[in-house]
Amino acid sequence: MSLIPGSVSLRDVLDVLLVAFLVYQGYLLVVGTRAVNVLRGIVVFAAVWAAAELLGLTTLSYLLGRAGTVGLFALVVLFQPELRAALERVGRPRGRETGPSGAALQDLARALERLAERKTGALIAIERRTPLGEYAATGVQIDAVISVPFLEALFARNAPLHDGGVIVQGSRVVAAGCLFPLQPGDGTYRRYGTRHRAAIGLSEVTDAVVLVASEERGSMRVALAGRLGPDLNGTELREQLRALLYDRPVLGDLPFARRAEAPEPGRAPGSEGGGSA
Ligand SMILES: Nc1ncnc2c1ncn2[C@@H]1O[C@H](COP(=O)(O)OP(=O)(O)OP(=O)(O)O)[C@@H](O)[C@H]1O
Repeated sequence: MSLIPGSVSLRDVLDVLLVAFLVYQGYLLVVGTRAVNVLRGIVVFAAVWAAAELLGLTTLSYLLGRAGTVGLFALVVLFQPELRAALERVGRPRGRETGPSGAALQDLARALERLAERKTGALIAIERRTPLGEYAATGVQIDAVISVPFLEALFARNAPLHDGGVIVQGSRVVAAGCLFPLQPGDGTYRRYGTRHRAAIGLSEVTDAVVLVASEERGSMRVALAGRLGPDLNGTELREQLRALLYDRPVLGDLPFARRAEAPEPGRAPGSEGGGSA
């Protein structure tokens, strides 16, 4: 059906709206990831290519055309983790997840607080909609109610499962000693050690809320959607967990998303890279 006979049809409008929607969703998927810089590079590359075409610079335009084809394949290889995360986000079920109960959440926060106070490193992933089974499989399966003493015992320095991350499903601890995917340590996060980068890495490829207690600094932080928040005190941690697990904010609403990019207090760049376990 034409709106103006012979010109724009309703189908055309729908077509343009759908393309705009897809472009916007694509932008949301890459914003905040290292792919943004590459995207800028691609835009510059395309602009130079278009200019070469317009000006009739045949050799340059031929070379850029060839490089573009090869570059497309290189991008798929280079950004395999980001592509995987993006597809996972697209296919993520929209229903409600069963998060930890109020009491379990209090215990999680209290345990992290106590571990941080004693400078015991800890890494805890709270499952939301994305199943964390494949990461749980890298560790030791357990099935225990969340409690402060249990979590403290798990991360105690000489405990057999203190290395790696713990996974929480609902109000239960389901695995410990798990290996999470490491954020590559580029860009904003190059100065962070592996515990923090494992938290960021897992939060990048899943929708898990990941808690970190730092052994070196005795600080507590939350990673979500590939970003690491700032140091939190106990009250802030509880508030943030409640907001993330019960109020369901979207990424743009995260209070810590931007503050996190500031350098860590009292830390020279590069000083966190090789901490101990
Ligand atoms: N891929 C991973 N998945 C889960 N845990 C990991 C992973 N890589 C490292 N860890 C944990 O992080 C510990 C090393 O932390 P490291 O000191 O390098 O990091 P950090 O971010 O500086 O943390 P901290 O501030 O606690 O020292 C390891 O002993 C292990 O427990």
